[in-house]
Amino acid sequence: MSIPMAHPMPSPANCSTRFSKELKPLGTEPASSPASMRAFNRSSNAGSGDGNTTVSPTSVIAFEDGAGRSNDAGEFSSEEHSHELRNLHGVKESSDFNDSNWAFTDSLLSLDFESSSQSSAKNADFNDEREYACDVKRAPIHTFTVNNDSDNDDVDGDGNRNEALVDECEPVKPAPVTKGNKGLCYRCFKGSRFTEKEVCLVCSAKYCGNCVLDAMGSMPEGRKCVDCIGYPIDESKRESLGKCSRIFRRLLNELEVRQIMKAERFCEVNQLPPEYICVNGRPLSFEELVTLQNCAAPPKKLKPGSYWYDKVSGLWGEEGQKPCRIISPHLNVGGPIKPDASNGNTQVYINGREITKVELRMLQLAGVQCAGNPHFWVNEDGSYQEEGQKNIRGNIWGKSGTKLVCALLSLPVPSKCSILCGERTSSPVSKRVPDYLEHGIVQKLLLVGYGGSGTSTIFKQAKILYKDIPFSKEERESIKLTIQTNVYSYIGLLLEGRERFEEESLWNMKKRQSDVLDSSTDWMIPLWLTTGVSSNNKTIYSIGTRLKAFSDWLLRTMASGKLDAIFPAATREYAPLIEEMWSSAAIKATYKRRREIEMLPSVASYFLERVVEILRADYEPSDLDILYAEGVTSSNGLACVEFSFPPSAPEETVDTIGLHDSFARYQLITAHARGIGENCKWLEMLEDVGMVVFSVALSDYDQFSAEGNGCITNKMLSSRKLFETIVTHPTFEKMDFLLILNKLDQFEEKIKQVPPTRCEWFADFHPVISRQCSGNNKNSINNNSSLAQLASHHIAVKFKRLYSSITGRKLYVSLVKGLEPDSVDAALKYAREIVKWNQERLNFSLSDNSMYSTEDSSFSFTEC
Ligand SMILES: Nc1nc2c(ncn2[C@@H]2O[C@H](COP(=O)(O)OP(=O)(O)OP(=O)(O)O)[C@@H](O)[C@H]2O)c(=O)[nH]1
Ligand SMILES: [Mg+2]
Repeated sequence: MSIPMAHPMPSPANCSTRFSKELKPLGTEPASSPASMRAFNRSSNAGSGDGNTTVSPTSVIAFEDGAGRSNDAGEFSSEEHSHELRNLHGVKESSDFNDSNWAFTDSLLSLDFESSSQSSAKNADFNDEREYACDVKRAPIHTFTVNNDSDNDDVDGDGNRNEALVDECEPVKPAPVTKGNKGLCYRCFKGSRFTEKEVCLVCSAKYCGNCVLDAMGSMPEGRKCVDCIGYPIDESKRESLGKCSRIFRRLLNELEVRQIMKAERFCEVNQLPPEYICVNGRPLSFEELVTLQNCAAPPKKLKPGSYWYDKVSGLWGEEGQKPCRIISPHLNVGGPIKPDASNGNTQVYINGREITKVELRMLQLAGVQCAGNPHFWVNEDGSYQEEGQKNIRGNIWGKSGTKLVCALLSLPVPSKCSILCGERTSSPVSKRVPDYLEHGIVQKLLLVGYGGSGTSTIFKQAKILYKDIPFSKEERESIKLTIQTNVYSYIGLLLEGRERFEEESLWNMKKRQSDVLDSSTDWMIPLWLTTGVSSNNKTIYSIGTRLKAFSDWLLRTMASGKLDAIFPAATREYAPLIEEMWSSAAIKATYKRRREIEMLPSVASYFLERVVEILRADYEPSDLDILYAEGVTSSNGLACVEFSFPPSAPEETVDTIGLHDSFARYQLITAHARGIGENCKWLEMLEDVGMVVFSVALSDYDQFSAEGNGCITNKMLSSRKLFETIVTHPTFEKMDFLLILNKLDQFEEKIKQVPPTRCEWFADFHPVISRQCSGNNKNSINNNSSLAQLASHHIAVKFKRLYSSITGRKLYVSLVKGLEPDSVDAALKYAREIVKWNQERLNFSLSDNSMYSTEDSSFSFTEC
């Protein structure tokens, strides 16, 4: 169904003599502005004369085809008529035609005028009379007929006009009058097609600079001839509403121009008639048009026409065409969508509409499975499911490359407003992630690493960084117990260390004693000065009897694996003893040699410093405590956190893409290295992981641990072995990898004392450090950090080469300090970018070598 245009042709049957000439008030707005007159052109009588029937297309066509361009009665040829009108116009212009300031206008549209004929042609398409007949308002008629014919029925015997009859008749829009060649001014009939002119928005009459102000008067409705005031504009000119021409700028001052343009845009009669917009086969009511135009994401530059609208997804398009825009969803406008709304022939349906080929292509590129002619249910957020099924299958907009694909295929993407401001959606400011995205598809990032590399720390950082409530009450309660248990185990490790160091000292003492006894020269020096052992067999690692008893009991309990049994009841009871132990000289001396206590983590002191507070029953761990706490995440199975990256800029300034990124969902899944064996069952379950984030502790280069086979192996080499296992695993064959070189802070410290060559893999690390940089000058810290930079770069290259030799692809690397939130944030955002690039690369089959070089030199470190 097509939509009628603003220039309907009056039915010739009606436009007989009594409509041959009309009078209108001159230069003023009609008393009651006939905004509703815009409906007139659809309700002109088609021969019935009742004034309420709709335009008869046949009569329109008959008129158009009418030879001689005359009306049915044949009383006027258009030429004769025009001629007469011109004369009358002349009378009007000389202001001596009548006493009431009335002017004649042409009632019959001259076919000399392009606009008239065009609109007639469009009107000929208008053949669905029934749909329009019901809601047409009868316009108050402000035109009056002056009929010179003596037998005119509209004038009674006294010469008075028959108002009743006139009111039944439909008004006819004025048509311009001109003579001679095209390009002449319609008023002075001078000039050429090159003369600058202003055009009437209603009848398209063109006036030169000398005539335009006279012809248009005070312009209460903008650029219209005075005769056209009160008439709706020619819809083909809607886009020029409010856009001032050069000629006006020259003739009027700025304020006048502004007022006229404002009137033009906002006066009632110039508004788009709602019934000219047909949505899903139904013309809109006034309320519906208001809803449509005032929603958060309205259709831009709405023109009369027929459109389809998918209320669920917000997709909007011209009838029979692919979607051109995503507007606010759930607007109560138009009828229900029809399957053939966009003329699709793909047998794939979205919300009941058969989609077009180009949409199908987009879905395929977005990774949506379209085999088997599926019927999808797509929500406004892009999440989709098959009709009749409960589970969300994915999110069209969740895939980073989809927007780019849409841009290339000229398909719309959700605007910021359509995402945020559907009638049912809530404010994005109030909640970091809107509800409707909770169920959308997520990009999965698998975080793995060798034991102690910091995966749990990074995982917890993600929770703290991106979740409003990172840990529930129950989680905190259980973490509290974990921290308290950890404190006991740290003390236990220290006590073990103390015992060892004490024994060593005593053994050294005995050895020394025997050496001293053997020597005849040193007999004068007191023993304790040479051995660190006092004369009563006490060393700096020795503790008093009470603490010793407690130490023995604690170590026995730990050795028997019954430490858990003393919690939580004994927690408070032993706290003072633990505190006393921690502050004792023996433990202090032991802690100084913590490097020799293998299992003792660096965070032990963080907790031991606050041991009394931590062991209290009412202790509530802070986020930092939880971050530092070991054993918080599941140690054997999988742990998962789902989040969105919060927008980096204020909401107002976020562009569509940035905003969408901020709502994209990610899932960080962490799995313990122990779970990743050859027979690991769950690895296959991670096939849809977007990328693998592999964590390596830089500081592991001088650390050793016992492998499963009992071999003591350098931890860096163990890390490398695990890395190779994961990279070569079929599940992760085609995935991108981000290597997190973690514990950079520890590495920077350690490298001051232990060279990276301690690990055989880095035996070829021979940095050239300038003499200026070496030595213990005041720049030594910078030197150490630059040495750390060189060394970390060297380690990164090792991993990159290894990865490239296995996969032929580039390994992304990020240097991280796991205990610093900003550092982890940067690394995870880097992972997000890689997932996006990867998606785009897949979509457009870009070769690795073009954008994603595997060169060692193309480092992609993120800042720490
Ligand atoms: N100094 C420092 N310590 C870190 C860093 N990352 C993690 N740690 C500490 O290293 C220890 C081990 O970290 P986790 O996150 O538990 O390591 P993991 O990979 O989960 O270890 P397992 O689960 O035992 O295999 C913890 O004490 C962390 O606090 C870091 O960047 N710098
Ligand atoms: Mg862990």
